[in-house]
Amino acid sequence: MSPTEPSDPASARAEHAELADQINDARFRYYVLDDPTLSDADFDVRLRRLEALEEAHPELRTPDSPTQQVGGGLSTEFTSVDHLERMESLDNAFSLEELGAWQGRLARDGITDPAYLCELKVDGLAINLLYENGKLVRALTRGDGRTGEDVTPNVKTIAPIPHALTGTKKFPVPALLEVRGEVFLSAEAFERLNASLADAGKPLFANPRNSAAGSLRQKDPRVTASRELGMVCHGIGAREGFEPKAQSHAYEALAAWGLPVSDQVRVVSSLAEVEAFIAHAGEHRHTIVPYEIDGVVVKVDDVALQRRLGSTSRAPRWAIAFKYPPEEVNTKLLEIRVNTGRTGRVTPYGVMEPVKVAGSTVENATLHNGYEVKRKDVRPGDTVILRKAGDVIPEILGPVLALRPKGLPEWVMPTECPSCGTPLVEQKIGDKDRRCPNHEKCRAQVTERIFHVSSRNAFDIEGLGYEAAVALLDAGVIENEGDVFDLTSEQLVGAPLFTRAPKKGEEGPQLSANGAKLLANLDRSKNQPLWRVLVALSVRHLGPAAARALATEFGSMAAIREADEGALAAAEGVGPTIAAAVRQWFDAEDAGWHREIVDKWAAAGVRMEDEKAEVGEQTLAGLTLVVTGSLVDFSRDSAKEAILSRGGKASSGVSKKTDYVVVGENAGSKADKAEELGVPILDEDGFKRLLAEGP
Ligand SMILES: NC(=O)c1ccc[n+]([C@@H]2O[C@H](COP(=O)([O-])OP(=O)(O)OC[C@H]3O[C@@H](n4cnc5c(N)ncnc54)[C@H](O)[C@@H]3O)[C@@H](O)[C@H]2O)c1
Ligand SMILES: [Zn+2]
Repeated sequence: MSPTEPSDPASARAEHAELADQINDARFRYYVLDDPTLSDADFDVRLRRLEALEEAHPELRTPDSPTQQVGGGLSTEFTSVDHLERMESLDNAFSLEELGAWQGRLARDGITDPAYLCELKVDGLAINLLYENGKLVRALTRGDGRTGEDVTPNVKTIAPIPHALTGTKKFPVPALLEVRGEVFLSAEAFERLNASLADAGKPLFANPRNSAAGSLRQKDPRVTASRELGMVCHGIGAREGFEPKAQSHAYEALAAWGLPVSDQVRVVSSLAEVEAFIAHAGEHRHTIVPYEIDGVVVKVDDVALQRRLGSTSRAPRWAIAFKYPPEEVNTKLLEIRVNTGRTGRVTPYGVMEPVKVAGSTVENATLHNGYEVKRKDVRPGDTVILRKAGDVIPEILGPVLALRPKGLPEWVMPTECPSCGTPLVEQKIGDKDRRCPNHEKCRAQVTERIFHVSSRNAFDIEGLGYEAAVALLDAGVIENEGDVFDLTSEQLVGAPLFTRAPKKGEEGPQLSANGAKLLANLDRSKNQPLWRVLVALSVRHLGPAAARALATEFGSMAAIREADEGALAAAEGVGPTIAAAVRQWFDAEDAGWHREIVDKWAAAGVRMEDEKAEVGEQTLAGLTLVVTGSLVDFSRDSAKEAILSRGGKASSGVSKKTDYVVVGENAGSKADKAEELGVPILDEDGFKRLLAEGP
């Protein structure tokens, strides 16, 4: 939607009418059906646009415009009852500038630097509780702000909502009180609910907010009771016998009466502190409270000032909701593609119209396997709900069924490898993954394995990334990972990625600086410890921990090759699954090429046994160490290696079970924690002494 305003009134009117229809329809689906087709972000954009149109053309701002209204319609399932005092919505700020503009408006009303109350914006649904002489007599949804739906029997099943208030000396129970708050479902309860709905073969809820609304607005209160709803108070309405001077005082009283009040409420005295609160809550958005929040609400704390500021047609002037960037958006699923991974697993992933979500632009998201695509029933051409929370991998939650074009065909998982065309297999019955069995030659698998050889937990070779793997295979200078340590400068000159144009006097393309660096890095890597060589082989299930255990136990590749399954499994932390996978990798009938890789690497000079010192004296047997900060003679990895090779455990968190904390330059909170717990602290010299001599 373009933010530019159409200048002529006729097109403004037409756009306004269309948007108003869309918004009214969206509100009905959201508030009454609990089944929205627009994402909140898309909804907010439309409402904003409508506001902008009315700003430019005030005649469009009629009383029935969606900008003048709160919430949505009322369902006929419930009795409609008027609120004693109107329930309002909140104005939004989507940036710190907009927050500053709000402060500017306060200042224009003569209110500078008031006490601001900051609290979390709970992503649930609003509820109005009426207490008469301390008894809960009625509970209404917000409805259109004047009239709500009577959901009293349902609300009475919500555990944290008291049926009777307990008065105290300081806070006697008032004769009448409307308490406003938010009903929500915690993230965990939401997961549990969706899991049990899935078991029962019922449709799932798209997010905790919709599930809370759906759970509260049930005909049968027993269903509501089973849903683990929570509630947090964020305001009061009509009252008799209770006149708090500040919003924060009201919360104090509510808490004393036994009502749920958030412990994340702060009163601050400057906009800078408000911004700090917003930043902090944003950073800890998913951990600060067990339920979802979508922003921070900032309120003028003083009730007299609140009165003076009053309200617009739909929201108080004394409060504003700062909204975080959306974590759920709708976008079009253009295509489902499949990709063959290192072990041959074929994974479908969605290609979408690029959208901004949680601060970054997302275009692809994994769909895990064919069963997952079927379970979610997403089809190319669908509008899908895409979720990305913080640093978490983006996920396609599901389609918006109401927007599915007629006759959209189901997507079918391919039966052949997209890379090499080999028919895919399911390893065992009930396996959700399909694999390409052409491990030796499948181009996709070979590329991924070469990339893996260079990865951090394997040989850790700089300059041999995915792009380099592709370039080397394309140039035909290697066939698979077995060849990488044999690479010569003559061969590299055959791969354009590693060449530069000839200078005067030179003939033909020359090895580039990158090419030379790769050769040097490869050479250096030949001396890596045995466990890294093992990891580089891409044996299923064999990760760094088990590889270290095998290296410590057997000391050489030859010994591991010879050991029987029982002996392998007996190494600490290895076990039967990994042992079987290792034996299988060496011995399978069609695994001659596996052994060839090991032989080629050995012939190229890759070290296939650990030096004695490395499996040497177990000076740290039974001890747990934490290394924090940077050391001079050790990298993170080499410090860890030094500890492990001496029989110690390297841990990342300091606890009472930690025996020593090694503290380097710029150590952070772990050093403080060690001090707090009385764990002995070593500097680098102390660490070296401990490695050599033990405790
Ligand atoms: N996806 C859709 O189709 C669709 C349709 C309608 C509305 N919506 C979404 O609903 C929201 C708009 O609805 P709205 O009018 O309820 O406005 P709002 O959610 O932006 O803000 C007002 C509401 O916030 C709640 N709230 C939560 N924490 C609060 C706190 N600490 N203090 C005070 N109030 C708090 C209150 O219930 C209040 O009514 C938007 O997020 C919008 O995107 C989406
Ligand atoms: Zn293949």
